[in-house]
Amino acid sequence: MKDIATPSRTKDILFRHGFSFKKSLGQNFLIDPNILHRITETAGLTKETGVIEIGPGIGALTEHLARTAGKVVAFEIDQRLLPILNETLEPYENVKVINEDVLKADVKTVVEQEFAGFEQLMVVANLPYYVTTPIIMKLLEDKIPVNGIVVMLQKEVGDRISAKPSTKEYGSLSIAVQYYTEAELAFVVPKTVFMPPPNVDSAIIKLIVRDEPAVSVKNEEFFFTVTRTSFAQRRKTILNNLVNGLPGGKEKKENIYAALQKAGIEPARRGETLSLSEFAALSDALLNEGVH
Ligand SMILES: C[S@@+](CC[C@H](N)C(=O)[O-])C[C@H]1O[C@@H](n2cnc3c(N)ncnc32)[C@H](O)[C@@H]1O
Repeated sequence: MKDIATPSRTKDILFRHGFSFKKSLGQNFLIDPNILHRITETAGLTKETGVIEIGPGIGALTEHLARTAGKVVAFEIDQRLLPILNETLEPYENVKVINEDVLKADVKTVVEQEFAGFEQLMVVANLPYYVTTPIIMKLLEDKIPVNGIVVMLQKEVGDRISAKPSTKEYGSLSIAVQYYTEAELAFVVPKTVFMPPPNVDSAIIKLIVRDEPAVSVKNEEFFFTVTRTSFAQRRKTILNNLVNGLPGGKEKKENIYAALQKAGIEPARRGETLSLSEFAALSDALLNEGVH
């Protein structure tokens, strides 16, 4: 079967439907079957896998997903793409398109209704870059029961998500995502595989969702408050960031100092040097010292 994702076929489809790209919706469509093949391979799909796609566009990735997975449910915000998707995905009976903003959609209920009985559930997508982080955090924080997430995103965001401590990319996003998943930057993608080409470099990231979070903490919300606060000013010490950033921090400077000591963390260190387990020990120690 002829692929949608060739430059000439994509141009023809867009021209026939009088479609013009909306930059504000992050519309950069894939026009290289080779990359699509590598994405589905990275996701390790089988006919027992259910797939949630976010932003099918004209269906370039969707058809590769439909060929390799058991069922695909795709959320597309742009109503103008529906007649195109009707045409391009016509040969595939295992695809359902939902015309909704994925950030507003009740994804959990959709999963319950559409994927009962599937052994594995994956999110696979070429994400709209203006909402990359909110989409990934919604999937993780809402605890959508997926086994993994394989998505195209800005390389710079992929580097931050997969960063290790003591690197300039490591920050609260690395911690938030690595708390829930094992993150790996799978491969970098050239701008030439998109129509139109995006302004930034792209990459595919693979997130394997953990059965249990990477570390156990007494209070998840406070753990994330502590990590965000610790990176508020990267040049400052962890002690200064916590004193200036935590609610009531200035009055509780001594308790913060004691918590750092109890967690075995030198107060003069910078947030970017702390591992996930050190942040977990620190947030629990702060709670024990009455800082929260
Ligand atoms: C980067 S394009 C990917 C298109 C297609 N999957 C491909 O690879 O060629 C992103 C797609 O996400 C859609 N989109 C943008 N914001 C969205 C949102 N909040 N919810 C669902 N879809 C969205 C856009 O309309 C566009 O079709």
